[in-house]
Amino acid sequence: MSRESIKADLCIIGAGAAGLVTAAGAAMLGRKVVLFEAGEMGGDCLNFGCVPSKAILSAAHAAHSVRTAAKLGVKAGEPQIDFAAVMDHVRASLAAIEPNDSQARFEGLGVHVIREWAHFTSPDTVESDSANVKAKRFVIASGTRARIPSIPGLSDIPYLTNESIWQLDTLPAHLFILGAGPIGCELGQAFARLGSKVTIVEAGKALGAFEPEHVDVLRVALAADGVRLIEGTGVERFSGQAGALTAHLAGGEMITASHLLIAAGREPVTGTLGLEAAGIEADARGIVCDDKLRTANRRVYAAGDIAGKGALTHLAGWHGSVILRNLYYGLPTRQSSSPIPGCVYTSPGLAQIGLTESRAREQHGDKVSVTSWPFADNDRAIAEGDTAGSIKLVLGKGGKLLGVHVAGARADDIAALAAVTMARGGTVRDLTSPVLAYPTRGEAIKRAAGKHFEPVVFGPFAKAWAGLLSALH
Ligand SMILES: Cc1cc2nc3c(=O)[nH]c(=O)nc-3n(C[C@H](O)[C@H](O)[C@H](O)COP(=O)(O)OP(=O)(O)OC[C@H]3O[C@@H](n4cnc5c(N)ncnc54)[C@H](O)[C@@H]3O)c2cc1C
Ligand SMILES: NC(=O)c1ccc[n+]([C@@H]2O[C@H](COP(=O)([O-])OP(=O)(O)OC[C@H]3O[C@@H](n4cnc5c(N)ncnc54)[C@H](O)[C@@H]3O)[C@@H](O)[C@H]2O)c1
Repeated sequence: MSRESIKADLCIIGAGAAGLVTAAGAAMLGRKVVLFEAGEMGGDCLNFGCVPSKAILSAAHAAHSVRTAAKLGVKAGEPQIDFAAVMDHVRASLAAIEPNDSQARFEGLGVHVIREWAHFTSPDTVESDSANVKAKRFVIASGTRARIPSIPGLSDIPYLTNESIWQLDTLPAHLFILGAGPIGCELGQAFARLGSKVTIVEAGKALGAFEPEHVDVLRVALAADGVRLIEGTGVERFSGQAGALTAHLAGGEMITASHLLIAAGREPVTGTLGLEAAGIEADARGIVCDDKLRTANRRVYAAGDIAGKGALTHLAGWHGSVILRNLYYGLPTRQSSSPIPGCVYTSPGLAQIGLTESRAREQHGDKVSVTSWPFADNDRAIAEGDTAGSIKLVLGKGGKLLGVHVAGARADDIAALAAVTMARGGTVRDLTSPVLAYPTRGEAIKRAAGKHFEPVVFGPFAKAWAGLLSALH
């Protein structure tokens, strides 16, 4: 087959968050951009990840509000779940956001979009069925997919992943989830609140990257939702057939469920890329690249999940910005130069930026201190009848903010306040100075920061000084 020969400034493989941000920015700077996408425009986040999972969680949280409204004096009874309508809401959410990521929008920006698999054939050439692209620079933004562990029997039975679960048209009677990371916990709570029986089996600890006491707050909520979370146990083998799938746990217990979701981590999508032809290395995390996202082939950058530096949409977008800054603004920028928040959109939610307390102590020793504030002592949380969780600040030398952690309702939005402060290299003092509206959950961050200064602000010296000033007035 003859291929169209194209010369470009920038050739991007993958139209997920990383590829799209890079493509849009470069095109808006007048660069000639070619963008390859073999699957859906928008990648995982729009089609199989953030958007559908947050949409189904919204329905689940609504069901929970109805179920628990009686505690506020509103008696509604058990909610009626119309699962088909819930999935309609999920699809409508995707459809509403889809134009932002669409081929038409990117073509409107001047990007040459090719909906085919692409691979390197030489250090400066990428090829697909219909095109041969020579470019000055390349960005690999090919993302990750669900990692399927090699457990005996698994390949013989039907299982769901984050891609296929959105095809369900009836609510699973019993959803068995392998893995209690963000995907397992979010979808576990969502399906439980919509009426499925849910069992999650986790080989290690649930949400191992988050503050342990904050994960405890979520464990309590999941248990109240009816989720059975089994930690520190693997599955030795699977057996059964569609509708009756049995997990044989390491401890000997057997659990039979109607559906199985594999949420046991991600693996990089590198197999189709022809990396060898371009002199690029990959390992189990993704494409090997430096802090400016450059690979061993200086023409080629990696961005997003495939860069092996974390799997979050806002990180993927940031990677796009880093590449644009370095390539087209001449602003040397490292991807590690900005703290990256991570949130789990369960209820209570979890949010964190920077180091956990234990990581901070490993890195900064006895210079680390911690201050916190519980939502049980936050007027808004009390008024809402939802006081679970707390805010914890991990501080280094001079009160520098090393980590901010939130468990509780709207943890994600509260963390935004900390993200702004930390991005400017802020200290705990910066969190005490702004006047925040009352009554808001965000005030808890200021109270936690204020608590740190209490021994000084209301200490013996301050008391003596106040006494002196008041005697003079
Ligand atoms: C269930 C779930 C929920 C999530 N929720 C959140 C969340 O709430 N917040 C958050 O920040 N993150 C979330 N994430 C993570 C987020 O989805 C990813 O970090 C993000 O999608 C990564 O974007 P990306 O551009 O690196 O890759 P992707 O979105 O995976 O896009 C890569 C694209 O490259 C294409 N591609 C691959 N190889 C080729 C090739 N050779 N030729 C042509 N095209 C190719 C693929 O088809 C794909 O469309 C979630 C993920 C999942 C699975
Ligand atoms: N709210 C969000 O921002 C959000 C939501 C979902 C996903 N994501 C992103 O997607 C990534 C992938 O999510 P994930 O939850 O699949 O991955 P993960 O790697 O975070 O968690 C997977 C969990 O599965 C466990 N596990 C692995 N193999 C197992 C086995 N054989 N048996 C039992 N347990 C096993 C691991 O110990 C781990 O706790 C996340 O790291 C995150 O970056 C983000």
